[in-house]
Amino acid sequence: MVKVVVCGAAGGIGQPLSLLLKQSDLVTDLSLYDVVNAAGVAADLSHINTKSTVRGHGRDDIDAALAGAHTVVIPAGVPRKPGMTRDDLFKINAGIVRDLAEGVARNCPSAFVLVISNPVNSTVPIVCEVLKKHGVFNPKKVFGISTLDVVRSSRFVSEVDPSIDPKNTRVTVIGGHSGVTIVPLLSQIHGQAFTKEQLDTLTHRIQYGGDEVVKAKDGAGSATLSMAYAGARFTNVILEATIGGKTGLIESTYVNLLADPESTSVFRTKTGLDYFAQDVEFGPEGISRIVPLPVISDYEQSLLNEAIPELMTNITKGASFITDSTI
Ligand SMILES: NC(=O)C1=CN([C@@H]2O[C@H](COP(=O)(O)OP(=O)(O)OC[C@H]3O[C@@H](n4cnc5c(N)ncnc54)[C@H](O)[C@@H]3O)[C@@H](O)[C@H]2O)C=CC1
Ligand SMILES: O=C([O-])CC(=O)C(=O)O
Repeated sequence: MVKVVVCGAAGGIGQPLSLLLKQSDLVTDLSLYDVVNAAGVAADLSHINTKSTVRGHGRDDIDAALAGAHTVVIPAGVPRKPGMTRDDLFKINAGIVRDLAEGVARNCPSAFVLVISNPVNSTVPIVCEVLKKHGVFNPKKVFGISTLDVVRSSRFVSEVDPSIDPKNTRVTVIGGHSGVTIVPLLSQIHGQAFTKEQLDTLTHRIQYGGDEVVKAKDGAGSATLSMAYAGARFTNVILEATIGGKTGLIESTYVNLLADPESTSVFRTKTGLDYFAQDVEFGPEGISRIVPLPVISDYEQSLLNEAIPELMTNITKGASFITDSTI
């Protein structure tokens, strides 16, 4: 059995993400959990003629939803409205993510946990601290999905240089998933040299791509369809590496750096950061290694210098939400 759970499955991301995951032949059981309308979404998707069995689980059914899961994807929580930062979502989403992580610890402690709910820079530390509290934390198995930054980067650079094929150009994006913490390494795109003006425009667009969508949706939420695409892409990498037997798969993702203590030790000592988005190589157990940072340009180093203090604040806020809690 390969059971994949989507928590928040009836939402703007949850529905198209579940649709895309229904298309995977690696999934045998698709479990849809939401506090509203999970049964309806499940009934609808269950008619699609692919391998997996689909079940919907409502508010009081979290344990059955998660029991025995291989992978849990979490797009549950509220999205931004114009004028809000991702950090403004912490108040509501921190508690939602904490409760779902408690459910993971109880029902599927060795599952891969893929976090979409914002603010990702803080919600990933929340999940890790909950799993630590229960003695079931494995840093090789918890991920913040920052794939949308990678997807946007490839698309946006192809708009500047039409000779770039966006589908086959993977841009490494390091740091985190909000504003200045998003650091695209455009110098790493093979054979590509952007002018300073192009770099400024591209970097700003990648860092604030989410705001572009929030503004265009004008109060009706944030990116859902592109996020579902990115979320399915990342989930499929996990499935291909852990059960599909594929090797050498690499994606940028926001992780706990202790997943690869050796390759990250210098960076951890230098920055004090425990979490960071970076290229990761996947294997049967999840993270097989964190790819060492390449030599970056001075331009990218100054972006990184700006990202580090903000990341530190976000990480401390998330981790202390659990460690300082008396509940
Ligand atoms: N990591 C990333 O790159 C991105 C993250 N996001 C984040 O994803 C989250 C979801 O966004 P949308 O799908 O647009 O929101 P949405 O409001 O359309 O859907 C959220 C769903 O979560 C459900 N939900 C709320 N509390 C729950 C709980 N305790 N348990 C299970 N389900 C619960 C709601 O009923 C709803 O169906 C937001 O926090 C948003 O900021 C959005 C885009 C990109
Ligand atoms: O901007 C938001 O709030 C949603 C998000 O994370 C993104 O689109 O990158």
